[in-house]
Amino acid sequence: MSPPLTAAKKQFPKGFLWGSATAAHQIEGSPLADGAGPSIWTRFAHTPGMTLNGDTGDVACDHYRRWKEDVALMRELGMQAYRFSVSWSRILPEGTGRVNQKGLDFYSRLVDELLANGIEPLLTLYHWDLPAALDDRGGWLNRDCADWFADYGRVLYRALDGRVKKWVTLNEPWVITDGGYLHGALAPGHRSRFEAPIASHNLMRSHGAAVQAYRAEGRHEIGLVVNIEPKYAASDSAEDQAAVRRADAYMNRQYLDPALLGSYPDEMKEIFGEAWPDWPAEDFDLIRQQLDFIGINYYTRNVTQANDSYPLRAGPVKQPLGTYTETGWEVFPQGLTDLLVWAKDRYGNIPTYITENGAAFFDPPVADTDPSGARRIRDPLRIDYLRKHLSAIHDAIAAGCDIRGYMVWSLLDNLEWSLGYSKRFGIVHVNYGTQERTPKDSARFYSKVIASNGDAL
Ligand SMILES: OC[C@H]1NNC[C@@H](O)[C@@H]1O
Ligand SMILES: [Ca+2]
Repeated sequence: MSPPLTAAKKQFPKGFLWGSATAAHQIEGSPLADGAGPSIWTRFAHTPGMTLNGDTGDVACDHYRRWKEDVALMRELGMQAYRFSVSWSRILPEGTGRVNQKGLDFYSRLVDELLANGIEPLLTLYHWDLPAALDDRGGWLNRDCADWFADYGRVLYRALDGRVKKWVTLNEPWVITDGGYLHGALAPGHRSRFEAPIASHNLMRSHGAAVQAYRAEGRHEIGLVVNIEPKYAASDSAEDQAAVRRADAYMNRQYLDPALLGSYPDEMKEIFGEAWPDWPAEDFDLIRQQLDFIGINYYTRNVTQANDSYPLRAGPVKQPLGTYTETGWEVFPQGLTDLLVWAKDRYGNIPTYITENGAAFFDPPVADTDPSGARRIRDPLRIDYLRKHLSAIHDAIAAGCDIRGYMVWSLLDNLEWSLGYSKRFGIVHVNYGTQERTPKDSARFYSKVIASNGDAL
């Protein structure tokens, strides 16, 4: 349980961990440098028509070369932590077998620089960039992926555990599956209701195998990061109630239930019908592993109604009085409080980090200068978004939720996958032409929140 909160202001618990989040393919660039192998995203983005404007991760924020200045920027902003991901194919260019020491060295240097600047690393093993060589062997559709993933994790545990004390196996298995295997908007771009359950189940088996490997090697903490989108019925009709249950099962319970409770929601069979296999019982002994924490990524909610969409037969209803971000997501802070209380009640108040939260708004494309001559990028909508969602977390903590930290998405404007560079989530602006970083007003706001442990809200 978190220590009691002072009612006075928005004081967060002592020791609350304030940081930011990024992901390898979205910021690093140099995807094939120093012996790295291609990933499914280098392949997908170079396939004509797959990304907006044909944008690729070839340069991105050039973080692979500017990592030292970016850590200095985190230090200047007063960050206490930094959540990042490792690109599997830098470590194992063919996905298994030979280790690429130069790839390992990049992350080892990054971790040392973070620690030297008093910033705690949170390392995500997999944030969507599967080695292309493994996709050629079936990728997440091949049950061997659990061994491939555990072997990859083991290489990193042996190299970094102790300097890294908070590990994450997967980022958002729902997005990987729904985007990469059902609807095809994300790499590897498959569209199959038969493949999606298999990929999803194998992702969770791989999660379990990586946690088991960590328990044999590691001496610190490991968890799973999921994106949760609370579903609210558009009406109290029986159809809409049933639609909400399916949507909630498909996006929210499909991952935490097997990981923490050892079984899938019943609605999965209803959703996928003949395409939902009868899984071997022993798979759940692998999937369900003791976790030290979970990470929740929150962006928005869905008001959900029954429709003839496939295979869910449920979909979102636009809210006429709602405020929407550039990615078309409703700004709904209450949804964060609601889902955190829901997760506490359903999964037994497991220590929880908000491992992503943020918004893409249209920011002024260039900085102006204030009377002091300081360059500014004014992003009041993002400040409002962050203020409201941090307050929503404070409410959840007051309701008894064991929330340990918050990683804003994102430190930098970066590659928003198939949407290319068109959506800016950063609290720091990136000029992709010059690679110049400019903290936005939201970064200055966030620095004050961190320094006051929430009081500045
Ligand atoms: O869409 C914003 C973010 N959502 N979670 C996963 C990240 O990779 C995305 O950029
Ligand atoms: Ca998402």
